[in-house]
Amino acid sequence: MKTATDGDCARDLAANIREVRHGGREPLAQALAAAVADDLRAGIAQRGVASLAVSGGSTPRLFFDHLAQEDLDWSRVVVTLVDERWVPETDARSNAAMARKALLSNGSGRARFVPLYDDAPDPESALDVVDARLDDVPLPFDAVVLGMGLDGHTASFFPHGDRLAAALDPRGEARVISMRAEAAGEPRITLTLPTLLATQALYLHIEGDTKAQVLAQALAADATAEEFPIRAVVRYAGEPVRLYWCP
Ligand SMILES: O=C1O[C@H](COP(=O)(O)O)[C@@H](O)[C@H](O)[C@H]1O
Repeated sequence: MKTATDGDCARDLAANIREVRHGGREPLAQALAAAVADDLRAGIAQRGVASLAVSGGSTPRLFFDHLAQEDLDWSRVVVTLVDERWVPETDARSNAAMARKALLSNGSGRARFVPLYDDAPDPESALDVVDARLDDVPLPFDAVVLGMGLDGHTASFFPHGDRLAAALDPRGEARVISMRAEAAGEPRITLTLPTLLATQALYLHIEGDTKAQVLAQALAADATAEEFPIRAVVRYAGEPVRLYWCP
């Protein structure tokens, strides 16, 4: 597996991050929402439509609350997820259910949502169906907002995941891939690294000292993307990753 330590040991990965720091979760979420809303407005101005890929988990909820209140032409916005847990939307762990509830409400409910879950027994058998849905998402994205778990996973790029090498292949052609890993809980489906990097603006939204320490570990010279998949994102991002962080 090609990792960020192969052939680029001398490169300071931290230099490929631009940090925006706020004192708490609320101002951080507000600032991120304002920045992403500006990206979407710029996308609409340039090509008539805009696209956004968001993360699941718990961190984005406050950001979604703020973004949903942004005044923009939501009917011209397509929203999808960076990854999904292979559970139906009736399940409390569904990233789609969380995004629909917190982000796609009121005016923002006019956005078109493209889910990554399909009513199939496993993600492996639904890859073609989900990939075809991405034909309706204007690419490159105007904004991609990643999160990160305490194990250094981002999207569903889990440490030692069964399809991790393929998902992180910067030259890979697949847009979407399945993922199974011990830490993942349920099987996953995820946009691949090149798909996520095809964006005008790439954000990493994390909170707390512990996640900041994990990120620092991930970027250390002796770390690998197999142990800390977030490393590959920073390594291959064409422009500095916009890190939105608060203590
Ligand atoms: O399982 C997931 O976890 C990560 C991190 O979530 P958080 O709860 O620590 O914010 C998330 O970015 C990813 O989209 C999700 O599927």
